[in-house]
Amino acid sequence: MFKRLSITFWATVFVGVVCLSLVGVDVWRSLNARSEQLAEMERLGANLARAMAQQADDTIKAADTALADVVERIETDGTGARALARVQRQMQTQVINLPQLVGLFVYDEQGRWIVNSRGTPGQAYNNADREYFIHHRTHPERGPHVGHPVISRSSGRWIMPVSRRLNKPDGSFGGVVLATLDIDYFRRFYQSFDVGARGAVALLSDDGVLLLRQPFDSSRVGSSMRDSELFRHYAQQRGAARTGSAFFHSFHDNAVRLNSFRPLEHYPLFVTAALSREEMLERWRRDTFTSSAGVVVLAALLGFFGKRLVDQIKLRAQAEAELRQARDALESANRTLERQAMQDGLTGLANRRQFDVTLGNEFSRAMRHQDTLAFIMIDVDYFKQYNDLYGHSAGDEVLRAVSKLIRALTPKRPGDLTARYGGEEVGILLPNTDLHGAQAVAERIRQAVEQLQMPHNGSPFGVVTLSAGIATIAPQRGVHLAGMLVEAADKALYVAKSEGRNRLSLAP
Ligand SMILES: Nc1nc2c(ncn2[C@@H]2O[C@H](COP(=O)(O)OP(=O)(O)OP(=O)(O)O)[C@@H](O)[C@H]2O)c(=O)[nH]1
Repeated sequence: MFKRLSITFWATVFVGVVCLSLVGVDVWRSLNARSEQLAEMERLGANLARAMAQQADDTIKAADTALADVVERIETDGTGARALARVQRQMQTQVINLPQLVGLFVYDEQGRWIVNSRGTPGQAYNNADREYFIHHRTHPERGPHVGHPVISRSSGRWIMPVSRRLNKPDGSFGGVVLATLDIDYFRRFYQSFDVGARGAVALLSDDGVLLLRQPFDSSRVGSSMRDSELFRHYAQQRGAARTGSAFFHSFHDNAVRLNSFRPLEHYPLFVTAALSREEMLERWRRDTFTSSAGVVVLAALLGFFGKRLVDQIKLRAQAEAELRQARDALESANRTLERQAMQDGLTGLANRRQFDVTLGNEFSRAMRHQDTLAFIMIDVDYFKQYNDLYGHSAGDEVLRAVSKLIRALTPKRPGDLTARYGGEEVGILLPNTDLHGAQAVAERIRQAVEQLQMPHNGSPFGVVTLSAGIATIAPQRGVHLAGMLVEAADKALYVAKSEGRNRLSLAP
């Protein structure tokens, strides 16, 4: 089936397959590059989240350690003037050593400052209304409490309160020790990350309050994100699943971002690094566009030149077919010419030229094989009279009819040849035949012609008859020539004629 399809078809298929393969490979490569880009984005987000969580944990932990120290001293040494002076010095040192600390403060059970790291005994502020104060007053737990960011009453800066409860010796509420963390400290750290123009990082509490977001927007600090896709997802996770990443619509601008989230190890907070998918895929899009444009141009060029090539192949195939046709026609014409060159036009028998060639060949063969070669020379009787009586065309008809008969009755072995030897003479060459065999053939022909009963008023027989001279030879090199066989048959024919015609005569 495949053989029947033309080369043009296969060339078209080839060009098509190459073009499609080019496009296919490009699509496959670009989809791969996209997945690779997204995987890279996920790795980047996860690393950012890990660094942020670690930094937040370390920052709060250092402040909390200072708080635990102060709590321990006050609960041990009391709030006498000397004890407080010592605590104050200690707090001052801590604030100097820890850059994230804005200040350390101790409040009594009424919310009044007892002592602070700045050394200013201020009665001006009462923080009994602050969330962290109320929390410790109403919760007996001794652990640290991370509050929501507020603007400091003393410094006017955004701070994040981390606090611990002070107990009186009887275990009742004795006040609060507070460390205020500088929000700018976190911001500076977050600003050092490259999250792209549309990326964001954030620190949130486990109850869904936004503590800090970079890019910074003070109006959002302390706002609830409980309804965000990110928080709803995070709140449902437990254990190791709280570290992960997923695409969410942003709570702020509804853009789709890959959020890598991670909880802090020691505090009920978590961080998230949100990278914009659009931004991350921008470079991939540019690359894909460039390479696709290249591939399209390449495919178009290939298609264009492929079509030209196919056209050329088509033309060539056409030219080849035409050439083949012309060659066949030429060969057939040659065969006709050849046949005509070797054939007699009137009788359709071999002509004299072919007779001479065949006689030469068969004579040599007989000589080599020491065979006998027989030759019968046939001549129509009184043919001149026939022409004179019935006309030349009628004479031609007789020649045709006699020749047809002779051809039909001549043996058809290879090498046997019937030829128009002269005007109205026909010669029959019979290789490997003895005199007896040739005589039988000649007699059969003579009788058949006589029985045709073609009227011939110019002949004493009344019908067309013929005479034949028969000769055979077993040629020997250096003794015989091919012409001698013809000569002998001719002489025998002459004898047949002189003995009355319509008969055979054998050469001696
Ligand atoms: N119609 C026709 N006549 C031919 C052709 N070739 C030779 N002839 C004639 O054949 C005749 C041969 O005559 P001759 O050789 O004298 O002998 P004949 O009349 O046949 O008498 P015998 O052979 O002695 O019986 C001549 O008149 C030729 O013109 C031919 O192709 N067509």
